[in-house]
This record gives sequence, C-alpha cells and structure tokens, in this order.
Amino acid sequence: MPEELDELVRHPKTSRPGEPMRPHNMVCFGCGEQSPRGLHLEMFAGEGFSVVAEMPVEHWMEGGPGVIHGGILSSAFDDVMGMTPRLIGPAAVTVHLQVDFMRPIPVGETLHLRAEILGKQGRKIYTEGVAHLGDPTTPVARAHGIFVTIDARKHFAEHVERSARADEFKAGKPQV
Ligand SMILES: CCCCCCCC(=O)SCCNC(=O)CCNC(=O)[C@H](O)C(C)(C)COP(=O)(O)OP(=O)(O)OC[C@H]1O[C@@H](n2cnc3c(N)ncnc32)[C@H](O)[C@@H]1OP(=O)(O)O
Repeated sequence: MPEELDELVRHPKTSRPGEPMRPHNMVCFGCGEQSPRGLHLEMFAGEGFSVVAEMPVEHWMEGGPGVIHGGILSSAFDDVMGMTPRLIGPAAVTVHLQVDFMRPIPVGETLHLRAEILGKQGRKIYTEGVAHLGDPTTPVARAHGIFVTIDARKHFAEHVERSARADEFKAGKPQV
C-alpha cells in the first residue's frame, strides 16, 4: 500500500453502523437476493470504514470433504470487501484479490466476515478482509484486495444487455 493516502470521508448517504448495505445488484452472485445460485450475503455497515456479514457454510459450498471450497471463500471476500467502497461513495471493482487460507472451514459452521478499507489513493481503494468462526481472535482466513473506482454506468454499458435484469438497467435504474 502506498505511504501517501487520501483522507477517508464517510459518504453522508451511506448506511450507518448496524444498518444493512444495499446489494451491488439484485442478481449479484455474492449479495444479490435474487441470484438463483448465489451466496445471498446480507451485509451490514460496521464501525469506521468496515462491512460485516455472516455466511452459513452449506453442503453445496463444499470443496475438500466437509470443508468450504476456496473459490467460494474467495467470492465471499470479494463481495464483502467490494462493498466497502460504498462507505465512501463511489462504485468500485476488484482489480486484485489475495486470499490466505489459514484453517479449514467446516460445512455446518457460520463464517463471520469483516472487511475494512485500509486506505485510498486516487481511484485505488486498499482493503482487508478477515473471517472467523465465532472467535474473532482466531481468524481462519484473511484477504487483501484493491478496488478501483469506476463510473458504473459507463463501465457496464457494453455488457448490461447480458444481465438477467437488463430491462430494469436499460430503463435507467442500474443498482450498482
Ligand atoms: C459496482 C460494484 C460491483 C462489485 C462486485 C464485487 C466486486 C467484483 O467482483 S468486481 C468484478 C471483477 N473485477 C472486474 O471485472 C474489473 C476488471 N478490470 C477493469 O475493468 C479495469 O481494470 C478497470 C476499469 C478497473 C481499471 O481500468 P482503467 O480505468 O483503465 O484504470 P487503470 O489505469 O488501468 O487502473 C487504475 C489504477 O489501478 C491500478 N491497478 C489496476 N489494476 C491493478 C492491479 N491488478 N493491481 C494493482 N493496481 C492495479 C493502476 O495501476 C492504476 O493506478 P494509478 O491510478 O496509480 O495509475
């Protein structure tokens, strides 16, 4: 992370600590409540520049016998960390995601995820994610990611027709 960072300012319209965060897109694989096969993550603003979520680890998420698939865990981090830019305003997309898998995460447990903005420089937002199984002093995974702010309307313009919600987006209500 660079040494010279911008000041972080909470967006006046973002969720307050404890309040839900609006999904990126109702059919987003991570947070969309209408995603047919998604993680259906419900996220809440936390203290400072953080977002929290809980994810029950279900059988369909299995990778190794009885434990979560690494890609599912990475997706959960991507989405929770990808929600943190909302706290300061702009839409942003992942350009870099690094995950440390520290302990097996068993099916049947509830994964507690917390993501936080570590800093911002220009369009780059540096974030960290931590996951535990109920004891915050014993993390089971950690992630670091860089998100780059975008003009959502322009960024998705070329692809929006492929969305399951293309009609709504084209009608001028892109929920990103
Ligand atoms: C709307 C919210 C949805 C959120 C969903 C949850 C998060 C996601 O899963 S997003 C999906 C996955 N991500 C993507 O599809 C993004 C694909 N990438 C892109 O479209 C482009 O790289 C884009 C638009 C982000 C940036 O491109 P562009 O606008 O040309 O900017 P560019 O100059 O390349 O990069 C901006 C800055 O980021 C830096 N950067 C870009 N990629 C990286 C990288 N991999 N690592 C480190 N830094 C990077 C650049 O060096 C540059 O830094 P600086 O401003 O200091 O010069």
